[in-house]
Amino acid sequence: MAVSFSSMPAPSSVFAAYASISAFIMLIQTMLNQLVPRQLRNYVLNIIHNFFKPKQNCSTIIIEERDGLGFNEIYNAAEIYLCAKIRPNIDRLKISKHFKDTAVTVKFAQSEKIFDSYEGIELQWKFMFEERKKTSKIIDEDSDDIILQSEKRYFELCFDKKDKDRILDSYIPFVLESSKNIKDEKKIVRLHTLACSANYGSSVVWDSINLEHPSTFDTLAMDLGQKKGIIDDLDRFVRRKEFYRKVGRAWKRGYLLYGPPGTGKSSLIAAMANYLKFDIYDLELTNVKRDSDLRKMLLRTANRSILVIEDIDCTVEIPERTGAATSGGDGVGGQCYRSRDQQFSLSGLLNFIDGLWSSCGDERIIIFTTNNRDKLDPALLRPGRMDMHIHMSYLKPVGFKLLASTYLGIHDPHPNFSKIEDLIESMKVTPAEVAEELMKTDDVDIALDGLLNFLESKKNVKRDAWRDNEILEC
Ligand SMILES: Nc1ncnc2c1ncn2[C@@H]1O[C@H](COP(=O)(O)OP(=O)(O)OP(=O)(O)O)[C@@H](O)[C@H]1O
Ligand SMILES: [Mg+2]
Repeated sequence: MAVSFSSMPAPSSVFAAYASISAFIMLIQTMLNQLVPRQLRNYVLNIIHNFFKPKQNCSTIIIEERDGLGFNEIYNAAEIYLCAKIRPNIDRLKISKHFKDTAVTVKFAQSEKIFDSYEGIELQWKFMFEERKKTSKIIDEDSDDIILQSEKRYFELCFDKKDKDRILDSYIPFVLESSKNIKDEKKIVRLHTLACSANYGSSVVWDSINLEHPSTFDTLAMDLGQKKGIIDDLDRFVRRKEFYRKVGRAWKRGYLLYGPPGTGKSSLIAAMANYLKFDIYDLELTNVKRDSDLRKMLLRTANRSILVIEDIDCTVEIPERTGAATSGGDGVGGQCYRSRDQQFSLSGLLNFIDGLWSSCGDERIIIFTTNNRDKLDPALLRPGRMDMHIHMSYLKPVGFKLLASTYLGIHDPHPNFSKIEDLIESMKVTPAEVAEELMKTDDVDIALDGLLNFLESKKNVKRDAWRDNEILEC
């Protein structure tokens, strides 16, 4: 852990003292701000600070940005945690914005101090940096970019000596946890897709963009009990790190989403990603040539992510079963799946996902989708392979009410509601079809009349087709 201690003559009850005199200093500061130039103002304020500083020992922890060649997690956590504590009374700040970010990042300037309190302990953080003699190269862990660094950055954390154990055992873990929560809140979910790259010898690489899919559990029309079941399952999964470790299982969860087109399988995946703030890796199997490519791509996926294989029954063409083509331990070894002119085995995919891949990372979710569960290879359906099978079905009246409130803002029953609900109950209509009708106009009456017409004519078409069949059979 890149933490070092130093002891120096400094205030022990400095923070209590600061608290009581801070109002006084702020008053003087306000007066000085208006009357005195900045440099003179700082000089006067320093004198006042030093005058009031009780002269006792305190402990100081040094938290450097780098720990040898790697980054220091505590430094990053402290930076995130303290940035969230920036108040308007801080004089000097640095701002920056990475081109991928949507918001401006605010950081501290040299020697800037931040006061914090934790369970009755008063603490003082100070941001410092020193010029290095030599510029060093480091790799940014988030973007893989090479960064040239010419300064040594660190935080000094100062507190009363008697609280040292509580700071190390309790406060530092608290800062780590808080920063993780702040990071999660701010995180922009990204969608990674496979792309061919000339720079990498035409092999496939992950390319990513921000996931702009607005689907959330609030906008998803589905059975309420089923929806709650999924949310509870996700919550249980993310908080069970210790459980998975204790029982010796990889921390991963698999979902199979099945149902007709337009019932919300892809929308549910986006809702899950937005809910958990997990990135999505969309594994388009037709872009993969060999088992080895597949493994490489899977190993390049990050933790806390959702690996998605959509339409598992049709993205891979099932040619004749070739028996000797591959080997595998779950009864699908002989079945070869061909992706265009190349081939890889389903067993290769499943064994790798269950074995090495999932044990290499944490908090992995894998989702397969299909329109037709009956067409799936039994290897995908065997117990233990997918933890939860989720049936996305045709629209029900409760789902219709949710769509009406999301698309048209109607919360109270409308005169057309009961006719529409009766029709929906008596036929197979997908949420996508109804959503499309509701989107046609802003006018509530026109939209609901349109939907009513659509449902009635759909029902008549069905009835006519059924009658024609009867006549043909006669
Ligand atoms: N359950 C739903 N709740 C809310 N909107 C839905 C739902 N299902 C579908 N929609 C709407 O229909 C559109 C298409 O749905 P989606 O792509 O999620 O269906 P799908 O089941 O993945 O279909 P496919 O099997 O063709 O991939 C969505 O963008 C959304 O607007
Ligand atoms: Mg889909």
